[in-house]
Amino acid sequence: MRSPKDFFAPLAVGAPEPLRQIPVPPSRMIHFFDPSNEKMAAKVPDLAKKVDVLLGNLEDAVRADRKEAARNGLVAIAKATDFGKTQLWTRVNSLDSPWVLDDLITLVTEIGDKLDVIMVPKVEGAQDIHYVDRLLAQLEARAGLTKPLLVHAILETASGVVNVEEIAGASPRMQGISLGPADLAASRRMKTTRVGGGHPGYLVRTDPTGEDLNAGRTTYQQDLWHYTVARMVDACAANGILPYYGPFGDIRDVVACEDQFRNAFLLGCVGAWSLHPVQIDIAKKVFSPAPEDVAWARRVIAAMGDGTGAVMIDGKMQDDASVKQCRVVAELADALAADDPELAAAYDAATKEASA
Ligand SMILES: CC(C)(COP(=O)(O)OP(=O)(O)OC[C@H]1O[C@@H](n2cnc3c(N)ncnc32)[C@H](O)[C@@H]1OP(=O)(O)O)[C@@H](O)C(=O)NCCC(=O)NCCSC(=O)C[C@H](O)C(=O)O
Ligand SMILES: [Mg+2]
Repeated sequence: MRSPKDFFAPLAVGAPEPLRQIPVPPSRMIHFFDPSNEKMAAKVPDLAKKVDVLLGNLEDAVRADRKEAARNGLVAIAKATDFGKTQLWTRVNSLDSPWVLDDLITLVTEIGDKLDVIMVPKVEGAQDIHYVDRLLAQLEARAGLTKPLLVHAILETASGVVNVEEIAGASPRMQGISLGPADLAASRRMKTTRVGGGHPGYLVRTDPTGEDLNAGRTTYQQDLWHYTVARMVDACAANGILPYYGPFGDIRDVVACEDQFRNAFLLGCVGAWSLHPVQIDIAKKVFSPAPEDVAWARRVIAAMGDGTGAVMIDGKMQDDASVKQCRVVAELADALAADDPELAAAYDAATKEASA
């Protein structure tokens, strides 16, 4: 580990100064596309107008014989596209793969000025982040970059979960962490065969009401990911970085996708991955606070004055702690509304109605 005094020192001569605060532009959906897929690539200019983050995926879901095409495709797309305020991220191949070194060298050298965040899969501990951290510093210095690239880790191995706190604090480049439920399930030897979401067999059942063990007993499906998401959120919040739910693989099941995303939102995540265009609007809806919640939050903040003491609003006690929660919602709403006139109008209309 670096000493606290050196934490913010560049790791290579000529590399840009690390940031002291992670920037928090909207990142409600990290939209995955395969840069070697011509149909997907053709949609990038339009998608860039709709999504918060576009991610050129080089890892899983890209066939081994398409890895170079995906890498070169991303370089070409990044050079040709004006992304406006939309962030461009990439997911490189895993650190033990034959492709990752060329991924990093090529991307930083060719399009390091266009990339915001590099997502690193299958991170097991701080040592993986330290390796990427130093290599990026060397490559940034060589490419003459002035803005440091940020790093996002995927939490998708049992070791990664055990070490999530040290991963979150391993480098000033750490921007955030996403849950990778599919690889994590395999790593843990879970008996699921899905990409995220629940499982009907993971449930609790009410007690028997009589001799018949099958009669009148209700079952409730449980959330397989609750523990890991909560742990990831704490690790991120404690280190000033951002937590995300990852993929929901049942593209047709837009209802359960929305539920999974909302659970993550309520627990503290700022966004999720969209794997298909149909998931973009789900993430946008879920990870933008609801207008009625924003109206309520603004009402509590107004009633609480300097934020201390206790007041009653509609029969509910509000105090220093509830106003802090309301500020989280109201500040997120203001940040999102600043770039979205439609959302701003919906928030203002709900606020007006609530105070009428
Ligand atoms: C899941 C898909 C393979 C489905 O693709 P397809 O069968 O082509 O779907 P559709 O026919 O419904 O597509 C309609 C049109 O939309 C385009 N399309 C589809 N997906 C995307 C996209 N992500 N971005 C842009 N455009 C997209 C299609 O090309 C069709 O176009 P057209 O014919 O012109 O109308 C596919 O969606 C897909 O591959 N998605 C990305 C998958 C992915 O990235 N997977 C990796 C992330 S999840 C993961 O890695 C697990 C994680 O790490 C963990 O461990 O948990
Ligand atoms: Mg994975």
